[in-house]
Amino acid sequence: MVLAQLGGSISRAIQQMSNATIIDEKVLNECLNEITRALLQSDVQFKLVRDMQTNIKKIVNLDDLAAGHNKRKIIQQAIFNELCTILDPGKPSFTPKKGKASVIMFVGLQGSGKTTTCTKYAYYHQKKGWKPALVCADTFRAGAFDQLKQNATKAKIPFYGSYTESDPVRIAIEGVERFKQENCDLIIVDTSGRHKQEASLFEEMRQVAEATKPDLVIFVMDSSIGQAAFDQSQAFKQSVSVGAVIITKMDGHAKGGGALSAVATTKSPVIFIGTGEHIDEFEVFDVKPFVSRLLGMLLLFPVFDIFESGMGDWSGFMDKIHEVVPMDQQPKLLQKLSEGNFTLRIMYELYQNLLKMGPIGQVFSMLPGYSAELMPKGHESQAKLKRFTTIMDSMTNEGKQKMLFIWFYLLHKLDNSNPKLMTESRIMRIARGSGQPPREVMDMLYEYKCLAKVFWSKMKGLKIPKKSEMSALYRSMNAQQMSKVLPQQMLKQIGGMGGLQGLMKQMGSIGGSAKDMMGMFGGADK
Ligand SMILES: Nc1nc2c(ncn2[C@@H]2O[C@H](COP(=O)(O)OP(=O)(O)OP(=O)(O)O)[C@@H](O)[C@H]2O)c(=O)[nH]1
Repeated sequence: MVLAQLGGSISRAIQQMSNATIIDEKVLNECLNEITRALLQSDVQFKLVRDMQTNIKKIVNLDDLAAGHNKRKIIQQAIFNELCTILDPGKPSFTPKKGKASVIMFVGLQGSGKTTTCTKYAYYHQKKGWKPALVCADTFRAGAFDQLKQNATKAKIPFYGSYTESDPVRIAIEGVERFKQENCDLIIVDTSGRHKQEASLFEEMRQVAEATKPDLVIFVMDSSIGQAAFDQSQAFKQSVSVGAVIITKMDGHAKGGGALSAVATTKSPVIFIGTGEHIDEFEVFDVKPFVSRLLGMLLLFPVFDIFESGMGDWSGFMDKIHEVVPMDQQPKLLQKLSEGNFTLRIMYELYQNLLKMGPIGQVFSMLPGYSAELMPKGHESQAKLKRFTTIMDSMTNEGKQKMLFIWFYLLHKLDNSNPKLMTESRIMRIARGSGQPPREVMDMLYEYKCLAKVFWSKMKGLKIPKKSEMSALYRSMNAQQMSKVLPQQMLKQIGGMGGLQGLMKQMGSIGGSAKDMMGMFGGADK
């Protein structure tokens, strides 16, 4: 996975720093130098790396941090924030509205994956009920129109192009006009790939933009772009008003740092990433979960991701719930969350579900876009999860509620600046009860705090899906998803994946659904 090596090097540097008995200026500098080296080796632009180092040093002023502050966490958080800042310019991109015609123009270097990505983008929206259409304004590359036509036909997306017309501006205007008349709400214009030196092609791109007045220009960038990233992306930015970035080929093994530099140059948010050649190997990009995964920081990524994907994308959220939480527990969990009850107990139950699903590495690998390389310390994560649940086991219900109160208090009133409130005796008691060192208890609470914070900002007031929506969810399950929620014993009984697929086919032909099947086995929510 792209950037995996960088993520690994940074997490190792943080880990080494954490192992030091005292965190002083020397230890911090060593850690930052290590991170700098890793970023430069991954092709991140020098200026960006230098700025990042300066910013972290500004934020983490060791002299000003009173004893009792968790310096390790503060440094880790500063590094995390800086990486997020590189990837997130802080302004959202234009968001098209369903039912209202928007023109989206794709630009990028030759071979960056524009044509493939145009179709992926159209297909992604089509699945969500949009009416997309594709216009091939690439008259430069022989075969470009054929490629787009082939992709579009496969995905049943209307397209427009010409074998004879050589003027891309004319094709773009005609295509956009036609699809506006046909009430398409997402008109995607694919353009020729170009290189910084090709002035005439840049002029042509500018003219296409001028003629079609796109609502959004998406810069498509290959993640293996390397050191050339800065100059190339700047050339595009200067010619057209780039509003968003899609990074392709994230499934490869490129160093990927160039992509970070290019994002910083265009000052536009990354909205999707391409994770393979296939039409559905395409993911919405969220900065925080991505950087968390990169650094292996939140070992509870799936849980965190549930909350991160929260309000904005209901279907994404449901998918995640679906993957992590057993089917019969889903309605109860959603009910609790919608009431604003993100308790330690809920966190506990989520952890237990994760543990039941097998080795953490495998659980993670089920998640879209996740690469096992990102979790080199899978066993450690598993062990940590177990320790956390043991700690929570040693709390009484009352204790869990009290803990909850204290943490919300800290979160909202004091912003975690008064460690005295989190009484030492309470932590010591829990540590003794669970047989874990007090630091482990603090870590667990920190994890909880992160989740609760995201929860409060995103999940409160969540609309619970109606029964009919839940049924639709069950119906939409495929055999692979179903195999994850069925008990292993049962899966064996029906002949493994092959048997399950056959059974689901049969159920489908008689109008049955995954929900009916769960009902048949006595496991579904009815
Ligand atoms: N592995 C992988 N391959 C990809 C991805 N996106 C695109 N590709 C491949 O990259 C190659 C180039 O993709 P195209 O879509 O033709 O690129 P383009 O930017 O339209 O090319 P030009 O029109 O010449 O500029 C093709 O072989 C694609 O299958 C991705 O996310 N992962």
